Amino acid sequence: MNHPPTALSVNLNKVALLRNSRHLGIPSLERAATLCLDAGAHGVTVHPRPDARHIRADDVPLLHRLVAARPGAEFNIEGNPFHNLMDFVRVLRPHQATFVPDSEGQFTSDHGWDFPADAQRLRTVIAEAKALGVRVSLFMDPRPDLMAAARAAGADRIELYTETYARAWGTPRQAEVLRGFTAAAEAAQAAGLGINAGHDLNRDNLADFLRTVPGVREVSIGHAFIADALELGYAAAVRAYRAEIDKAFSP
Ligand SMILES: CC(=O)[C@@H](O)[C@H](O)COP(=O)(O)O
Ligand SMILES: NCC(=O)COP(=O)(O)O
Repeated sequence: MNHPPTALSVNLNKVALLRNSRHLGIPSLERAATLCLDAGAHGVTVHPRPDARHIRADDVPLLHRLVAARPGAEFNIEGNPFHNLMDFVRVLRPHQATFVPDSEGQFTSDHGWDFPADAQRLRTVIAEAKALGVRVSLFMDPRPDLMAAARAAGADRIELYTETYARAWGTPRQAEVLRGFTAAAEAAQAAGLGINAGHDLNRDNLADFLRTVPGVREVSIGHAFIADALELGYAAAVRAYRAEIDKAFSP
């Protein structure tokens, strides 16, 4: 699979949220993953929260098996390594684990890791995941001053938490906020970290982010993507988001 400069990983949390509202098993997570990958998504992301509000424990191995059967496609599992995430990492050895410092009942992810406070305990679980052959990404606020510490803890990549960008997009603060993300990305690159990005990215704001912030290897997009897929269908939504990625890298 020839990845573009930035891979699209579709987060299926919200398909699971709708599925859980009845005992009928629809909409199917497997169908969603299959249709998105068939249409050109480069991977699938899930965030099995401890309260199982959307992705449930038995969804994870099913989706992992489906994605692992696709040459070049990646399975990214997100969560707090000090809650339930490491059990999945140990058993499944996903392509990537994204460590997110969420509390158990948190409404949604809304902050990154704190350094130096989290460094020692993160170092241990990062080392365990990497020893299993799993790439580790740390969910981070766009703080240039924290990137060296994230690398020193052993992370392979960071995921820039992009909600502040999404809120600023289309306002007079957009350029200023993008400068902050660019500084954070440059600091991450200087530290030897790969760069992912996610949270509240959408079809409108994606291209501006990718054409400005350097080196983004993967975007994981769920809430807005699934909202678009309800209107367009999964395949057309994948094509629309890939078109936005391509637009960002077109002269
Ligand atoms: C870490 C992050 O920003 C998202 O990937 C997260 O998975 C969103 O979780 P919800 O879908 O539960 O809001
Ligand atoms: N890591 C971000 C993600 O997987 C999806 O976040 P969102 O697009 O649902 O906000």
